[in-house]
Amino acid sequence: MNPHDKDETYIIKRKNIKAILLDMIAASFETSAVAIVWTFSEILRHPRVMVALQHELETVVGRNRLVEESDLSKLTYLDMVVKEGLRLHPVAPFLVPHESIEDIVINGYFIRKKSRILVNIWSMGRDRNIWSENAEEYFFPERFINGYFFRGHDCRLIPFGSGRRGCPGMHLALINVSLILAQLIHYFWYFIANGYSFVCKAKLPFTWFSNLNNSR
Ligand code: HEM
Repeated sequence: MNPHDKDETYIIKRKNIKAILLDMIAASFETSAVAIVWTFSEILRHPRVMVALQHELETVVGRNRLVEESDLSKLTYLDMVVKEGLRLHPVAPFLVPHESIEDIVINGYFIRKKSRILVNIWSMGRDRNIWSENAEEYFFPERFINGYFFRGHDCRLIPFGSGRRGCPGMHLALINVSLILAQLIHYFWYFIANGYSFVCKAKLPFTWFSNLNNSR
């Protein structure tokens, strides 16, 4: 598009590009970081899950190299852990506000055209009728053992929204979140000592860790 062409109705100017870039930065950094922090803290609180993850990583990746993006498709337990993290701790608990484009009745509820719609996915993720009695507060990745994908017509778990305005960064986000968690768990041992202090020890004897302080 030519910004000097008066006949062009829609032109992308410098300020539009800046806005798009800001949108991308705001929508990507904090969201992925929050997902990693919540999931990681659940792994810490559940040593059983940490051991299972470490076992998977050592079986699939081994101890002689770093985890790579190409390993992710084989790390099925990690995939379940990420889903369980997003189920209990969705980064956008009400998604982003939407607006209804026409009058509609859903489950007997009348929703007027141009209403502001907030979808409470925090509550959906803890619904006992969907996720069983242990839905609330219980971190149990195995509930996803039969596979589940975030998109499609199954809307039980929609941490990235759904439909046309769903998150366009979903695939990048899943790669980043999974890879960072995998690397953290693969390289280090973590545990809570004395009920409150966080201990982290290097697990793999890689030379590139020699300049790291082993425990904190
Ligand atoms: C774990 C990480 C992430 C989560 C949980 C997440 C979640 C979401 C959610 C819930 C929405 C609103 C969808 C809706 O209301 O239907 C959204 C929108 C959006 N996300 Fe993400 N997101 C993540 C990472 C990213 C990344 C990495 C990018 C870009 C690189 C990104 C870019 C965007 C953009 C541009 C929108 C607005 C889309 C629109 O309005 O049409 N997100 N995201």
